[in-house]
Amino acid sequence: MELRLNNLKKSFGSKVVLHDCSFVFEKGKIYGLLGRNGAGKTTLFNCLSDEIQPDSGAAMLWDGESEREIMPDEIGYVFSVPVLPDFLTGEEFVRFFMDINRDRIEPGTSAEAYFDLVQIDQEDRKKLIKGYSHGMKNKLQMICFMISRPPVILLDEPLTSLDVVVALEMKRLLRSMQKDHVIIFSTHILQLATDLCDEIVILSDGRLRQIDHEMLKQKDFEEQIIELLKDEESHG
Ligand SMILES: Nc1ncnc2c1ncn2[C@@H]1O[C@H](COP(=O)(O)OP(=O)(O)OP(=O)(O)O)[C@@H](O)[C@H]1O
Repeated sequence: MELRLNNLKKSFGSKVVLHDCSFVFEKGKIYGLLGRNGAGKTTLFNCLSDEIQPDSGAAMLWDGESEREIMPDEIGYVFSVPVLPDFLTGEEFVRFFMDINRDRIEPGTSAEAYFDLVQIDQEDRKKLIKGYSHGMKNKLQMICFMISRPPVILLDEPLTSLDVVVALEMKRLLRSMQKDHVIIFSTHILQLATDLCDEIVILSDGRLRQIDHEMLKQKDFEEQIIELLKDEESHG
């Protein structure tokens, strides 16, 4: 399976944000999306997840035989600030989410098994989501994707505000899920991208380009990436 972006373009008024984004993301890989403030990372995610309409171009899903436009429910989007129903307990929410996705989950899978996987403890499962920390809300969103299993998972700056332990747990979770999904996450932290991601993709001048693996092996790769990111300023 591949997510194929074909000539995506998006402008706001006279500001061209996505110039001509074409790229192929493969299943089984975690992609780190790097770009400077205002480069258009969130705009790209919003176009993919149907939050906003691109001006032209399309996001397609290739299943190995044919290509078709991706449907909104095939994209899981983890917002930097998670959006969840505050008035339910974690357990109520997960049971509800399992119920509406009952045709997608393996029979016999329990809500407890999901909580165990993401390490939300017994006591917290019974608390209102309103009282959950940011990291716990992120974990709940990950449970949603384990249940609904969208082929593409987008994470907008997911780990930046998590403590070291939760960030490590989330990394472990992403690694355990990666083989069945295309996972793309945006980050400003170069170290995180090189540490967790299989590929690094740069968004600058409204275009996407993949960083060559050879470059990542070079001693001065950080400087090279910074130069590539700076390019936007000199051209844009
Ligand atoms: N709804 C909108 N209306 C007008 N301009 C917008 C809108 N959404 C985004 N923009 C502009 O598009 C550009 C890209 O913004 P976007 O939020 O996608 O960048 P980003 O790479 O996610 O930035 P950051 O890393 O700072 O979060 C910015 O100049 C922003 O002001």
